[in-house]
Amino acid sequence: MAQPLIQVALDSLDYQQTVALARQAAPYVDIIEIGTPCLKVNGMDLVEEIRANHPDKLIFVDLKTMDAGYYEAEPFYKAGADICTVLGTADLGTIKGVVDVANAYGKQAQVDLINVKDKAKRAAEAAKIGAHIIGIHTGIDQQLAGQTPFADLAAMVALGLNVKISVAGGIKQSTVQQVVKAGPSIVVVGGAITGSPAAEVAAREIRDLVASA
Ligand SMILES: O=C(CO)[C@H](O)[C@H](O)COP(=O)(O)O
Repeated sequence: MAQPLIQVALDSLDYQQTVALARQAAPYVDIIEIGTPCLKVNGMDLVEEIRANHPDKLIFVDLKTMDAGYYEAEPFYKAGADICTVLGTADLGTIKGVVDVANAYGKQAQVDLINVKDKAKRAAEAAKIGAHIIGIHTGIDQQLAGQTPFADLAAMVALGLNVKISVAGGIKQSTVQQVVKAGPSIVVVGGAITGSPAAEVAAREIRDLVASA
């Protein structure tokens, strides 16, 4: 089984803390995500700084776009984003807009299936219009309600769509190996790294667990 890419999700609202966390995690991850809360507060300046600081990493901008896909995502691909997200609950035209602008820049678009009721149907529709990555995602509030992404991940992998699958939602050291064995292309870890008193140690632990799964 191919080893998945590791993505660290940076959801802090603090600009300098995010820059520091990116530096601590970078040696152990493949993708650096500027999370939605972080992006909304800190904006394009932070995207540009993370891009400049980490030329060897993929930069993921969690836009969670809901409308005007091409228009909203283009500035971020122009600024160096490798992957931007569009919500799976958005209109298919919006999803296609982000796919089209990603292709225009030679980059990737991820469709986040957070809160999508019929995930199989929307994933198939997104794959048909060229989505590069399907995101299985249990959001922060859903986690607080006791939800996890594991069953949705297994069902999505079983569909066998010709599209990469990313999984996010409270993944941590005690669960990451079971996630890897389910076969995603990308494993996203946020709080288990950024909420650790030693983010660099937590990131290394995740990397080692993924490698030995
Ligand atoms: O997109 C997000 C929340 O909307 C988070 O970045 C994602 O859930 C990963 O963080 P965690 O591992 O803490 O769940």
